Amino acid sequence: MKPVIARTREELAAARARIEGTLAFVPTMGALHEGHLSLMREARRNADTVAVSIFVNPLQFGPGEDFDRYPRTFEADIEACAGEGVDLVFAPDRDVMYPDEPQVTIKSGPMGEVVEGAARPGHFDGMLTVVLKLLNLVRPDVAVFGEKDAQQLAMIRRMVADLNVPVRIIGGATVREPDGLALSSRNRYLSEPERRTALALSRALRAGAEAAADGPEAVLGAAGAVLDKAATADPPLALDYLVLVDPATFTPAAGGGPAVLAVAGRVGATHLIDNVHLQLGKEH
Ligand SMILES: Nc1ncnc2c1ncn2[C@@H]1O[C@H](COP(=O)(O)OP(=O)(O)OP(=O)(O)O)[C@@H](O)[C@H]1O
Ligand SMILES: CC(C)(CO)[C@@H](O)C(=O)[O-]
Ligand code: BAL
Repeated sequence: MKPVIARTREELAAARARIEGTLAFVPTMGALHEGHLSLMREARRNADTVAVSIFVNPLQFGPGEDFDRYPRTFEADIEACAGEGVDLVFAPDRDVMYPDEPQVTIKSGPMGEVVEGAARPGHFDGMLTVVLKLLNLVRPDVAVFGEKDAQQLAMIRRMVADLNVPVRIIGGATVREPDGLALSSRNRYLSEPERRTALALSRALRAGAEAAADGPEAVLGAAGAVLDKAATADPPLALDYLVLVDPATFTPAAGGGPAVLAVAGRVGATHLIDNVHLQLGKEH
């Protein structure tokens, strides 16, 4: 069955009022792929009713980024939601989310200025602002976000804790292509040679994870070697960052314990990110 589609806040409020039991919510920017679908299944396991939003949020794109050309595949997205038994899709226009130029917005703080936040200044302020607005409009019990965007997930957890937002946040595992490439709506920008170069991101993470027992330097060394090679490939990978960080704060990981190895780079004009969770051995 097709989901109910709400385009306006009034339509959403009416649909929300009809929902009984618990509600799980999956915010997206559309161009849905198997990664999004896995989050919808996780949502279904955690609540009676599932809502998805589709909104390409202008606030989280910087000048010169791909807001205008971001893939918009609404009809296929609705089919995909129907296939997963999604009950409600909120698909607002820009004017619905931002009827006026917003004056009060979320400031993402120090975590929003490092790693991906340093590569995309202002990105996390815009992302958190729209996520809080969506949570306020949809009022879910549970919201599901992908671990592929690990810093985004950490920042949303932090916002929910700091601002006492009444929702439970769940992370969904990263879905990959058989060859390791993390699914991303932006993968469709890649030509075949670009895609081959992009594979270095996940390959570097695997190499780093295999060295985890030997500590941070070994992890960064192993991953860095793969990325150095990709920097001279044709087309080349332009590395934005390779970092080993604390999963909750995105500050540099200390000696032993859980860590996230996160990488981002550009192939052609396409910005791609990926990460892996690992358990660091003690530093010797
Ligand atoms: N491969 C994936 N596995 C699991 N979740 C994913 C994957 N890719 C994206 N997600 C999650 O889907 C949600 C919506 O993300 P979004 O619509 O930006 O998709 P995306 O593929 O990450 O797009 P982009 O190319 O813009 O990064 C986010 O919570 C994101 O972390
Ligand atoms: C969470 C989100 C839907 C907010 O626009 C976006 O950042 C995304 O798709 O990951
Ligand atoms: N996947 C996170 C949304 C963005 O890249 O803007």
